[in-house]
Amino acid sequence: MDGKTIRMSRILESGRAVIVPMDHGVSEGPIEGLTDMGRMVSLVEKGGASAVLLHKGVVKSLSTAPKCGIIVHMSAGTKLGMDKNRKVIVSSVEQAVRLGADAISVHVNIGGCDTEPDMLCDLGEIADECDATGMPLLAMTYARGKNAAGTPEEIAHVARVGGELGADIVKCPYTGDIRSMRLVTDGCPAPVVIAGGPKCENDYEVLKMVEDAMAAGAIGISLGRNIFQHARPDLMTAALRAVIIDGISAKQASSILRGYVKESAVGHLTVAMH
Ligand SMILES: CC(=O)[C@@H](O)[C@H](O)C[C@H](N)C(=O)O
Ligand SMILES: O=CC(=O)COP(=O)(O)O
Repeated sequence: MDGKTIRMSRILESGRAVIVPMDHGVSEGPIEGLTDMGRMVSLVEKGGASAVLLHKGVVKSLSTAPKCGIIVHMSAGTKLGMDKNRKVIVSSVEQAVRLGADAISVHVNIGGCDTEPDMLCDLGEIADECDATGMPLLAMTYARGKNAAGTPEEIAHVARVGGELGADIVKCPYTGDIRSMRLVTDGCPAPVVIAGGPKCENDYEVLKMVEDAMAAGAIGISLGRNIFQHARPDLMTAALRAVIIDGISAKQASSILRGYVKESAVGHLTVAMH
């Protein structure tokens, strides 16, 4: 077994991913849910997250080491910038190792940004460095920019780019239905996780989206706002985990959010099937 395989096992559970990204503070500022980062990390950990994804400064600021995996995000760009789709690299694999990272992530926007070639170049170089270091790499690949409409074909294309340039896991949005999502997972040489997008008022819709993504061959989620902006991030994480890892239906998992839960021996919340 090598270092990358060992680290990978720390961010996945049974080969599946319940990743909670909380890197939005750089692009968006201190948005709802991301003020007390230590509290949010412990809530999603309690709900059974397999990993949290954070910028280096947040990792440094934590007073308690997360028990779940840590993915250090290396890209930055802000909505206040000249081009909000431009991401630059703001850390290094070496720094991530110093911070105790189990994986790193890089965000690439493909679809008409002038600096797209630079972002592709960064992704390819960092993938090589990750291979040399035994560090798993998650690529967040988005079809964003003046040439991109976010169609399923574009999502499949940009996910493919992430896999071809060497990412170990590729993150992209859900395409909207199982058939078109299959194009993404079948067409990507790396396992795929889905992002969530803005907070949705209907929890069942989020759980159903994840159930369908799993049916389409995804290995899990990297879902941010629909978890950390939920009234109960711990229960939402537990419900998503039940769909992804325990394989229960979105409908059954909804019961977790209605309070049918118990504390499990391993410290996260599991479903009490009534
Ligand atoms: C706020 C968003 O639209 C998200 O999809 C972000 O782009 C996610 C991202 N990793 C970031 O904040 O940079
Ligand atoms: O880094 C951000 C993500 O991975 C996705 O976040 P979202 O809030 O689920 O879009």
